[in-house]
Amino acid sequence: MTGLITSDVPAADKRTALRAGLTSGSIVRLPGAFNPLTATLIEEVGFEGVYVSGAVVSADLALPDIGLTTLSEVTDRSRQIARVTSLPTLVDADTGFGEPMNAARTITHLEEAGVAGCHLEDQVNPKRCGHLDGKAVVPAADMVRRLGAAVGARRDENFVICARTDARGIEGLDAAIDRAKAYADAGADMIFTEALADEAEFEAFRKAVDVPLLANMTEFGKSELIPARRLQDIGYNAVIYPVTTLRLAMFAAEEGLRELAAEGTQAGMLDRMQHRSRLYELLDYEGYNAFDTSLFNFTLEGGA
Ligand SMILES: C[C@](O)(C(=O)O)[C@H](CC(=O)O)C(=O)O
Ligand SMILES: [Mg+2]
Repeated sequence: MTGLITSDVPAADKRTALRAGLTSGSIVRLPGAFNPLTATLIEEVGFEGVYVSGAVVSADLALPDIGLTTLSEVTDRSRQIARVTSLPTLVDADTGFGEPMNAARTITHLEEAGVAGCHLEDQVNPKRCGHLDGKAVVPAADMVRRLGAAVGARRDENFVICARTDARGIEGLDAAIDRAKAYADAGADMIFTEALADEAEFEAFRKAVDVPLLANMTEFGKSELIPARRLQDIGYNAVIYPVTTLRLAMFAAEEGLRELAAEGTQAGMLDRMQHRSRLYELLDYEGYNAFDTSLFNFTLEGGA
């Protein structure tokens, strides 16, 4: 039953693939998956990785991104997403959910969940969305301890630990670069340069820091939206589009619901919907049918 129910690519191979991507010279693009089905779509369209966004896990629960979600909630969602895709999954682990010991536990749980890597940020608890004002960072030495605990807890050396610095919006670009260097020295495999303003700042980071760099191309935030090709030319190694699929889906859902309420029928919006046959194709109904026709005895006929 190759590829049914779960991906048949082992977690270890996904981690190796992510590491290889980060040193390939070609940028690793990771759109956020707001559910496992979206992860299958991300893979089919041809991206190199899947991202699990803290903002999206929160929004999915109708909560703001202010540190309310728990390690268990994030781990469960990450496991559900990672298991259905052959792509590496990178997870937003916020601050590591507490003190350094909690950050260590976070790594062990995410490793067990089959994800390829995660990022930990240097904000104080409770954290804020990185594109909001009023966030605060811990002293660099505290973040170095947080990272040290995380790196020490890793059992698969290929599990990618990315350090995010939120310092740009608080202490300025130079301080953010100094922090990034300290975090790389503490064992971070990659640096997430949060909320930089423009291309010049991405270039400055690239010049100053030796380890792989991750860009956050989130919409309606503090950063200019720079195309993947341009980020690659600057020398960035990975880019996330954390909330893009959720924003697209929610926009469409709101429009459709308003039309349904006003018109009393969906008849005028069928061409803006994923067709039943396309959903079945994504879910691989045919594959399940072939696997066990005696157990799965439904047919694909009868749809509109
Ligand atoms: C990347 C991020 O941490 C996330 O949770 O997806 C958010 C994204 C966003 O709120 O747009 C962040 O940048 O803080
Ligand atoms: Mg986040």
